Amino acid sequence: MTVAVRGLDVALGGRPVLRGVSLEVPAGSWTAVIGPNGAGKSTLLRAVLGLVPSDGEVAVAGADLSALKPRQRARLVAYAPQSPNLPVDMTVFDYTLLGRSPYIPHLGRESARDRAVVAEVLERLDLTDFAGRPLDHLSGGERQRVVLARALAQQTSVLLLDEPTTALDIGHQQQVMELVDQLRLSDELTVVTTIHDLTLAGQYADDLVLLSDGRVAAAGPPAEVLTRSAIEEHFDARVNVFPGPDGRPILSLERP
Ligand SMILES: Nc1ncnc2c1ncn2[C@@H]1O[C@H](COP(=O)(O)OP(=O)(O)OP(=O)(O)O)[C@@H](O)[C@H]1O
Repeated sequence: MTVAVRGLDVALGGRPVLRGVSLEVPAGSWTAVIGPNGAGKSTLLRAVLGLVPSDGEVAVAGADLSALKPRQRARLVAYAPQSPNLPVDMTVFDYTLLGRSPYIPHLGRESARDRAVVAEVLERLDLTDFAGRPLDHLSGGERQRVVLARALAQQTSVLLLDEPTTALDIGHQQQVMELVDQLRLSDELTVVTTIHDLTLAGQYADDLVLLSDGRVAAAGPPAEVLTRSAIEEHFDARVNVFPGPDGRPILSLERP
């Protein structure tokens, strides 16, 4: 399913946060939204979901998400927020099972299939051993994987991930990114993720969108967006950019 945003404006607290943002994410592709702190990346994901008021057009597979009922929307798009409010007493299994809510009838119970989907997602994210544990008995990285597990359990065609790897060690970063990539390829998932690790963004995404001060400053394949001059201009950072073995850019900080 294609995600299309055209001329999106968002104001929060009376201040413009997104200004004329447009992007198009073709079905089955992965776009990473990058940019400095406060650029508007999380707001963009929230606006796509219709969680913040906006002007402009947002369409997922041609549909306006804000016009859909939450249950219908949750069958189309899954969202893993950066810092969700977690019900601390809930177990990992039950929290992940919330991802199946759009498929469970009102006043009904989850089916054996719902439980099987949850068990499979937990297995793929290395969380099976934690299934019975309450959420406040987890480390930050374990909790982040559980938030992703809930989103994957929704089995939607579009996945919006807000900084899914910030708390993860390098092994779990690779595991999460590879898993999302596999799902993208096998199930034609459309993925939009915000991410601060620019090398990681460039390794996995088809396209990058660089947001700066609420506007799209650059967009396109990683090698076109991740240039030394763009990083200096928008992040105020001095970096060296090398082509990796597959031609995708690798960034390292330059010491003065
Ligand atoms: N409810 C709000 N009211 C007013 N301003 C807000 C509100 N929420 C966010 N902002 C502001 O909007 C801007 C964009 O915030 P957003 O969280 O989208 O940035 P971001 O690019 O995701 O940043 P980060 O990399 O730090 O996570 C920031 O300047 C932030 O202070």
